[in-house]
Amino acid sequence: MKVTVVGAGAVGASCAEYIAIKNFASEVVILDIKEDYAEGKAMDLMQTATLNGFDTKIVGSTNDYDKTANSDIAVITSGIPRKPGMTREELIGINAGIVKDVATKIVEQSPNVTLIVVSNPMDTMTYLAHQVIDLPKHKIIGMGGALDSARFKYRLSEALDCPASDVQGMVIGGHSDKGMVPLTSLATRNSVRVTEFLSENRLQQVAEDTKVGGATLTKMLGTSAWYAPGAAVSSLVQSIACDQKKMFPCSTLLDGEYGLNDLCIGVPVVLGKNGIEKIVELNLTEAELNKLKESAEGVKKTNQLLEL
Ligand SMILES: NC(=O)C1=CN([C@@H]2O[C@H](COP(=O)(O)OP(=O)(O)OC[C@H]3O[C@@H](n4cnc5c(N)ncnc54)[C@H](O)[C@@H]3O)[C@@H](O)[C@H]2O)C=CC1
Ligand SMILES: O=C([O-])CC(=O)C(=O)O
Repeated sequence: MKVTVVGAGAVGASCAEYIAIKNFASEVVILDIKEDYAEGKAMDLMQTATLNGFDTKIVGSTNDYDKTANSDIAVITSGIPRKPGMTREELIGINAGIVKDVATKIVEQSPNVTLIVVSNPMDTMTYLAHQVIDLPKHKIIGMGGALDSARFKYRLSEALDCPASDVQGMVIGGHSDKGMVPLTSLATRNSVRVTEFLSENRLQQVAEDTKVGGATLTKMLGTSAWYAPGAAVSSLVQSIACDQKKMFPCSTLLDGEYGLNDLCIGVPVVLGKNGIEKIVELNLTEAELNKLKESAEGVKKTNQLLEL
């Protein structure tokens, strides 16, 4: 199993590290445009192999796509991150050109690849990938909801004063400060709905904190987060690589599901060896469905900024 990660920055390196530590891939190629940068990250990570006990071979590449040939899975993290005070949508001007170029080059070398798009604004970059490369729709996946759901569970565990592993929950909708839809009515602590334990106000606070999860960290760190994003990507990669058929909310091209068309937005999907093996349609409350539709309008507005 060969995995390529484009972008050796904060998220790309974190993602490569988690993939290696989980020890399911034979090879991870990290590629960056900065001279020697990916090679340096690869060497540094390889020097953790005996410490962390993995056998994955990590290779660096300065913009040489030949090294990525015949990848089974590729992850696009190349592009700029936001600074405090910015929205993800403001990154479109620079990142659209990068994602278009990188996606095209990956597919030239790996025509059967499954592509995971991470660069922001992620839902729009995933839609862009569908427009510029010739891959079946189930092989282009946007990562956002897996991360947002992990943050939701973290916030719920704080409110419940329990370990996050006790909590189940999901965030659907666009990966944006306003567009996320944390499904508070469905969240549980060991199968008991969290609405049994938390007041409406406290749950509202959890939802709001979840939606601005990325912005909160960007303000604290001066750039956006990387540990949870890298871990979230590695979980998607593992589900595909190991045919685990796990369910994650991911950005996928919708064709009538949830009454939505011609956009990529986060909804639950099953990830296995064929990429997106199923789009799961939940029975949402009217309020949740309305929030998802509002979120979709926001994503479509950003998509209109693309020069296709
Ligand atoms: N979807 C999600 O949930 C998340 C998305 N992100 C996004 O991921 C992206 C990367 O974030 P960071 O890793 O923090 O940024 P970073 O600045 O640390 O790394 C980005 C890397 O991309 C490289 N790069 C730029 N253009 C390239 C090209 N044409 N080919 C190859 N490499 C190129 C840069 O040299 C740099 O090393 C940002 O757009 C950020 O907003 C970050 C966190 C979560
Ligand atoms: O907040 C950002 O810009 C990066 C990101 O998407 C996240 O961490 O959720």
